[in-house]
Amino acid sequence: MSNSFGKIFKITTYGESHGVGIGVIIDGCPAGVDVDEDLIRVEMQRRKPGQSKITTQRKEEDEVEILSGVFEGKTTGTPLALSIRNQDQKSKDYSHIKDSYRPSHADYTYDKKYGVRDYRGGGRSSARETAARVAAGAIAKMFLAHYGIKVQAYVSQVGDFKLKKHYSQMDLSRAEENIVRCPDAETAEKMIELIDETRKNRDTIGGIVSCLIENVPVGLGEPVFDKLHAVLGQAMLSINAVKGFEYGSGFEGVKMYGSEHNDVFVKEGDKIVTRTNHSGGIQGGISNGEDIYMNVAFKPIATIMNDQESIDKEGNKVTVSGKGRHDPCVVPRAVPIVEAMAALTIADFILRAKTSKIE
Ligand SMILES: Cc1cc2nc3c(=O)[nH]c(=O)nc-3n(C[C@H](O)[C@H](O)[C@H](O)COP(=O)(O)O)c2cc1C
Ligand SMILES: C=C(O[C@@H]1CC(C(=O)O)=C[C@@H](OP(=O)(O)O)[C@H]1O)C(=O)O
Repeated sequence: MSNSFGKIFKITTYGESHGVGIGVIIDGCPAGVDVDEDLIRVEMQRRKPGQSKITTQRKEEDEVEILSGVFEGKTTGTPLALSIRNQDQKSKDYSHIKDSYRPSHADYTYDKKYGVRDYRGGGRSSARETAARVAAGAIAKMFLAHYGIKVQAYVSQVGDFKLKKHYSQMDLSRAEENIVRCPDAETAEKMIELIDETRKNRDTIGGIVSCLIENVPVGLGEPVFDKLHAVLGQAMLSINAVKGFEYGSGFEGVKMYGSEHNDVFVKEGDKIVTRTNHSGGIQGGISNGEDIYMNVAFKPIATIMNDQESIDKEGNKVTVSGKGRHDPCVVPRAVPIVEAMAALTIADFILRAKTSKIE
């Protein structure tokens, strides 16, 4: 039963959306990482439900309690346990779908796989679980800070509204200045309007979160199987509601000729760099020192407030409609989740790289 991620810097999450709480065990984090609890709080606030009019209205403070693995502000090299209490479950919103299946949520597959289904709030399949990933991601970011590595995600598309600028033409930190987390204020406004309109129509809409990882050393990733982009892809595709992943030139690259697409090597001081970066910072599964960038596509989420046709456990036709609090569009809250999964992946590969050759 796989509830874990990572090989050396490893996380295991636990908990259900309407249970007592959720949390994460981090195993393999080296001793001596400076832990800033305020930074954990900032990350949790960026993901928490109820943060604006364009997210689910469930109210969770998502305070993280560190139960182990940190002493006097530093990791001890032993497992960290981070715990988050659930506070605002409204399980009766799910009573009507106890025995029926929401189209495109995980109700049917969980029921068939386990035969036991915690239908309250989606149970383990709820994106509530991602709060634990963000808490662990905050620790991974603090580990990466010791290496000067920075991870920054932002919303680049909602429905048809798409950022037209390249990441290097924008100040990505400005994404945190608006509730949709898009670094371009004008595009952000259009995105917010579209999400709000969609919510009023009792529907949902999808979008794209883009992510940039800077200052990655050369040499992270394995030449076969655990290629860096393959594991990043797994990390991103393991997030609820993700339907697509691309890095570097991605799907657009197929339109180019090799002569345009190849990243020519040049010497800059005593460093070897590339003139362009269609490779997205990874060649042959191994980081080449350039920026790693990727796009993660999120579907319009399953629970819509309008009536939908479905079936119950016995196969009878039923009508289901969402009740309670749901996200009309997940991308504003998915930004810190994408960052967390990217940070966890890179942290793991930094540790793995230490075993690749004699220094
Ligand atoms: C940040 C975030 C918030 C989400 N909020 C909701 C929600 O309010 N309602 C819902 O039906 N699905 C929501 N989802 C998506 C479901 O968790 C997801 O669709 C479900 O687990 C089925 O998995 P799949 O879509 O990956 O197949 C959310 C996903 C993310 C990443
Ligand atoms: C609770 C969170 O988001 C939830 C994700 C979610 C889903 O189906 O994924 C469904 C909703 O659950 P509930 O009906 O229990 O409020 C969201 O609010 C969270 O992100 O912390």
